[in-house]
Amino acid sequence: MLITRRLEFDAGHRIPSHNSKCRHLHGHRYAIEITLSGDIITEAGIAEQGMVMDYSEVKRIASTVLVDKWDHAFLVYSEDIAVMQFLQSLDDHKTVVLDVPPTAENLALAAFRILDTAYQDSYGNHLRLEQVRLFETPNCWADATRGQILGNSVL
Ligand SMILES: Nc1nc2c(c(=O)[nH]1)N=C([C@H](O)[C@H](O)COP(=O)(O)OP(=O)(O)OP(=O)(O)O)CN2
Ligand SMILES: [Zn+2]
Repeated sequence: MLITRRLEFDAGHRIPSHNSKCRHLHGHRYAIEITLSGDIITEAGIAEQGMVMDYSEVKRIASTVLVDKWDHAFLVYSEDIAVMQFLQSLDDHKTVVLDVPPTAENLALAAFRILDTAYQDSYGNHLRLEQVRLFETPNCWADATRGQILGNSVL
């Protein structure tokens, strides 16, 4: 069984080497859809009976390890020296430094790696992260899936 929880957050970024408008500082209302697989919990009487994981727990974990850190942050490539220096000049600015440019693809992969360690099979129902879908705009998104990531040995 697969379940999916969607969360949204706002962040700034730029793609410094882009040949068009995306090299300018700008922001997005990002959305992230987290898909987990697992067996339905059948233990009678417990709060999670009939669920793979409580959606509120899916949200709580994602918020703690990822979304609260990226929300209203500037997502910057560590090699983007001009913007790195600018952000460091600002007092107490919320900045997330990435070792790759903050494209939808790279953000989906980074999110998958962070979330994969956070979702634990605490009910013995084989819970695991299967996919992170990262929307940069309502029309553009990237999928980081377990099969593709393991196939490329980049998990
Ligand atoms: N494969 C990728 N292509 C682009 C990415 C990306 O992350 N992966 N990112 C960008 C820019 O960040 C840009 O903000 C988004 O580009 P674009 O789709 O052109 O955005 P619009 O606001 O014009 O979207 P509309 O739906 O056309 O309004 C570029 N490419
Ligand atoms: Zn953008």
